[in-house]
Amino acid sequence: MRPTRAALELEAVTKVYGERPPVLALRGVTFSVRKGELVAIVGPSGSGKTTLLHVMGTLERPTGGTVRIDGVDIDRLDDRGLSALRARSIGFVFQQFFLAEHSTVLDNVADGLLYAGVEVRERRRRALAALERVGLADRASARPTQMSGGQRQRVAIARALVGRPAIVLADEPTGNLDSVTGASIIELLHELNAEGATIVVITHDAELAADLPRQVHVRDGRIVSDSAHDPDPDDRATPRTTGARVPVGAEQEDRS
Ligand SMILES: Nc1ncnc2c1ncn2[C@@H]1O[C@H](COP(=O)(O)OP(=O)(O)OP(=O)(O)O)[C@@H](O)[C@H]1O
Repeated sequence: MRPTRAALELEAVTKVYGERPPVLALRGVTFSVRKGELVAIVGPSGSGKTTLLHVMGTLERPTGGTVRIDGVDIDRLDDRGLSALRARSIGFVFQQFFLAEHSTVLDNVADGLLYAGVEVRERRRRALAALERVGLADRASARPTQMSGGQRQRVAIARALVGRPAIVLADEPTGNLDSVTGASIIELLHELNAEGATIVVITHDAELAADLPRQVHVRDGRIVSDSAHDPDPDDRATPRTTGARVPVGAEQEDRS
């Protein structure tokens, strides 16, 4: 693994769905997220945000270009290796929370370590610490059904963080919440970021994005602006957009 300060790097990433006609969901995306950043990726419906999240999260392989997670080129990994990298390096937070309703809050969070080779007592100990970070240690034995939407999202965030991943990807994390509760979740993401977590938030909400330190705007499968000024000259993959196009009819084979 080469030394890197980037948690995530994309170089000229393309994603094409289907053939007749091909849909160019990502048209050459180059940017990186450094360790310790809090970044919003913002764009209208259909601009490619979810596709970008799936590619950044290694849930889908790109059609072309390079994706590196914590310095590892995912092209070098088979599907098993990719699953292991994902379990180790990426935490996910979704709009719909995706909690197991029949399990306790503690077990929901501890399950975030299920594939990390950590024994059950240690999983629960770390889960309790993660619940403390999100202000819910006193609700560890509750069930998600007994909690509000904002509390459920806090549980989901604790689960995403419990393995101390290189990067947390949050997909519309406030989408199911009222504006006050949503604001408290954004505040929590700020706090966790201040403690060192690297977080990327996907959102269609420009107002929400404006509250975060860096905004990357996506439109028609391309980055159209990136508020990151001051790129570090030592950092080879500076966070900048490319205009690389995939010509229609000349797409590479979809590797996914
Ligand atoms: N599995 C798929 N097969 C074919 N086309 C797809 C697929 N997934 C996404 N697309 C297309 O790719 C483009 C980008 O979609 P994507 O879901 O990434 O956008 P988005 O910005 O997340 O939109 P939204 O905010 O509405 O979720 C759209 O034109 C969409 O129709």
